[in-house]
Amino acid sequence: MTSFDGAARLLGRLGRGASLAARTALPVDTNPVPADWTHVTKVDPEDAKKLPLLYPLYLRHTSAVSVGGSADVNAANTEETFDLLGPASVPVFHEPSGPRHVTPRTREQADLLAIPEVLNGDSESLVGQLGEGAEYIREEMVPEMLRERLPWLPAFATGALADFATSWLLADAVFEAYVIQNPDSAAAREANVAESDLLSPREAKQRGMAAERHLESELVYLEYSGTYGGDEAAETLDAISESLTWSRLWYGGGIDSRKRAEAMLDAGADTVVVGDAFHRVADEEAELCERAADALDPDADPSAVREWVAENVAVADSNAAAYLATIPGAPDPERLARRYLSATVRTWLRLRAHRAAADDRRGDRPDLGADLRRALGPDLFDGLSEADAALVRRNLTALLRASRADGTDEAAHRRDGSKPSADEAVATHLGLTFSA
Ligand SMILES: CC(C)=CCC/C(C)=C/CC/C(C)=C/CC/C(C)=C/COP(=O)(O)OP(=O)(O)O
Ligand SMILES: O=P(O)(O)OC[C@@H](O)CO
Repeated sequence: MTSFDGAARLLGRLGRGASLAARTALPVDTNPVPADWTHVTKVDPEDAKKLPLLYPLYLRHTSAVSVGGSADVNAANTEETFDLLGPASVPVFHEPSGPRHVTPRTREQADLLAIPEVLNGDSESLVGQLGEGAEYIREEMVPEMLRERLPWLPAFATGALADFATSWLLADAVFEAYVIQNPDSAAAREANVAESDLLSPREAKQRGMAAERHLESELVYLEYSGTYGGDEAAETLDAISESLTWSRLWYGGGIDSRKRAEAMLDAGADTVVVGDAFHRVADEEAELCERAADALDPDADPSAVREWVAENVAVADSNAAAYLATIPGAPDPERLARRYLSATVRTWLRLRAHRAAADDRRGDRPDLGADLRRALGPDLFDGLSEADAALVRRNLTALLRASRADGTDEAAHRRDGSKPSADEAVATHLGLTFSA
């Protein structure tokens, strides 16, 4: 050992000491996951899970969006989901359930990379996938990026840079230590969690402590995916929260009301994660808009649409109101839901008519800009606040531009070499299409 090695080791120890002091004793918060995120919406890129047409309105009340899911997720539908969320103005992080869901594009677009490590699954789900991911990043993803961006770099420098970039990517990621308590979920199947692996509150607390103090996981995640954990989950959250000092504690599973969200937050969760209740908004509006198309004129004014919604939709029992009620800070979810559902019906009727007219004129060099301005005219979002109207207009304009960008650079980024239209991506992920 040279004296340089010794000095470097001493520096390393001092750095670790300072970091531990900051975590445990000093009045500073070094966890990169914000403490004030109380509500996270999980958007699943799986094609069967749809987004509401005016999703930026719903998402503007959540603290952050997580992109990820366990079934039928791949790099292409993950990249498409990030493209759609780009203009939605909310922090978006990526939670891959497989190493190859991480690509240069998702790294560019995600505010955070959050890597699951399952504390009560098999070793494949704790370290196997992580090893596969590290190999893929070091030997494929980073060298490919370097070849593209710095083609003149000599081979020896490529190796050293790939080593550094891989370690940096992992050091910069946050780790989510999962305790999966619903053996019937896709997450449990993915991580080989069986009935016999479910943990008592005390065992969950002990593994949470190992996650914080040994694995240095920024997050401990109590996961009941698809089902509500109730009193058992509350007892477990109470036990885990009492032992964590630095890691955040998240709860996910079956949250579909204010009462359930508050119960888990009161039990000790820092954040509740909501997945299915958000996607159910899209399923509901598809059916609602079909009914509206039979009953209303495409140019129906805002008051006519509001009246139709009031007479035909039980807003208090709607999926839109249920999702909004899960967000602790969202004021009057029922009133918001009524406003958003009316705006959705009106927007869809207008865009549908706009698309039909544009299709009729194909070959007449249609002026997309003028069409959009007409379709998204100043009166379209009467009933929404100015900020909401501006957000939705910006988002829809971006979507429609992308949907018309067939064959251009905007559509050419698809990874499999094919060039399906951006139209297809929009149609796949939204519950409603614009075609008549
Ligand atoms: C290092 C790199 C680039 C990647 C690592 C990739 C890793 C480690 C992936 C972990 C894969 C794994 C063990 C997934 C377990 C499943 C899990 C915890 C999924 C999260 O739950 P959701 O997917 O949201 O649940 P549902 O789909 O059931 O709602
Ligand atoms: O879909 P739900 O049941 O809301 O669960 C959310 C999340 O915990 C899934 O990973």
